[in-house]
Amino acid sequence: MLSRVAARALAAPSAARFFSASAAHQTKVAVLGAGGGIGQPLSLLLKSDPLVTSLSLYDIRGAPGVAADVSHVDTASEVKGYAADQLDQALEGVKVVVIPAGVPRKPGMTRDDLFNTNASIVRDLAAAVARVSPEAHILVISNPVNSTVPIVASTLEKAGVFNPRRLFGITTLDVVRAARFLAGVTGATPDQTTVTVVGGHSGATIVPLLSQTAYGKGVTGEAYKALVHRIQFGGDEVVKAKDGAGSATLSMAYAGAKFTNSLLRGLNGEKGVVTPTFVKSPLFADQGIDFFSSNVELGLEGVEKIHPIGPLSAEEEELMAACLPELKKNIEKGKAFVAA
Ligand SMILES: NC(=O)C1=CN([C@@H]2O[C@H](COP(=O)(O)OP(=O)(O)OC[C@H]3O[C@@H](n4cnc5c(N)ncnc54)[C@H](O)[C@@H]3O)[C@@H](O)[C@H]2O)C=CC1
Ligand SMILES: O=C([O-])CC(=O)C(=O)O
Repeated sequence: MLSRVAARALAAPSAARFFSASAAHQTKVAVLGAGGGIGQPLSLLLKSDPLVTSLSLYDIRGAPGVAADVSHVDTASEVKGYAADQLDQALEGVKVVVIPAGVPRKPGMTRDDLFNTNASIVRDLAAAVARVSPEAHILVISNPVNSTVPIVASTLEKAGVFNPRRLFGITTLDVVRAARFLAGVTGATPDQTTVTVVGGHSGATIVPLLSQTAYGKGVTGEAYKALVHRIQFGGDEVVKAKDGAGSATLSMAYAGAKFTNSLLRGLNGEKGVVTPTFVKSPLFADQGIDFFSSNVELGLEGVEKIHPIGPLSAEEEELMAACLPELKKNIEKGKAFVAA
């Protein structure tokens, strides 16, 4: 005879079974910067993710309000908001910390222009994670990602708790844009036009490997150049259209939630979860570039395997040649900030 619990589980619709299975993993996720343009929709999307069992929302302003609002959504997870002086409480027991805290660009600015403000914000948040939840996986959205990820790494290193398998720069928006824009020029659907995007997350450091995809191979000449430019400068397109009101927030929240879900699936033991992300990487370390985004398999401990970039076309070799020196400078700037 079936126990009452087993009978109820079998009778439940599949989504309900999924919820109860995932609840066993107790995955607490924190968003630092939850009151902002990205933080708010990201918190909503994470509330909708059945792999998130508890959501901890922190900001220097507005997080308790966002938490009260999002907490009414009828999914199983618990939500709690924390005020400016409650960072340590917000980080207690968290498995994953997503960081979209910091200022966004205005027209005419580069991501690097955000360094002076965002470097110290990210460093201080990383120091708190090192102190309160040193085992947590840290997902960095705050720009300039090419520098903020090395800042987090160096801060954790200083505290003696850096584990390179648990630190990720979120470059998913570049992957999302590449699939969407390639679909747009080929008439295919975005699920058919997945593109591996490697390098970093700013202008020339964003390198889409279109030659490795069936649809991308067919885009040549001026259309190829225009497509690459649009993928590399998609962020500027949004900054310009928002005209002083900030940069991408909604598409970034989508990309952030998508990457978080991929990581949680890997942490829960799902095999074959592979996506580009900016991590401590051996791929170009011999050239002094020790962070790089390439396809990464996500597993029980975070980074499971860093994939090589694979064969490049002549145009992609040129893109890589432009990417690497700039990326190196950005990484060194981040490290120097923490060392100073
Ligand atoms: N990785 C990527 O692909 C992308 C990154 N970004 C970056 O994300 C960052 C956030 O962008 P938005 O949400 O549009 O900005 P926003 O200004 O709307 O929100 C930022 C939030 O961070 C909070 N904040 C500031 N200092 C903090 C601290 N010490 N602790 C906790 N919270 C703090 C602010 O109070 C604010 O609520 C920017 O640096 C932006 O450039 C934006 C789009 C894409
Ligand atoms: O462009 C920006 O400043 C925000 C960003 O990183 C993006 O949209 O890719």
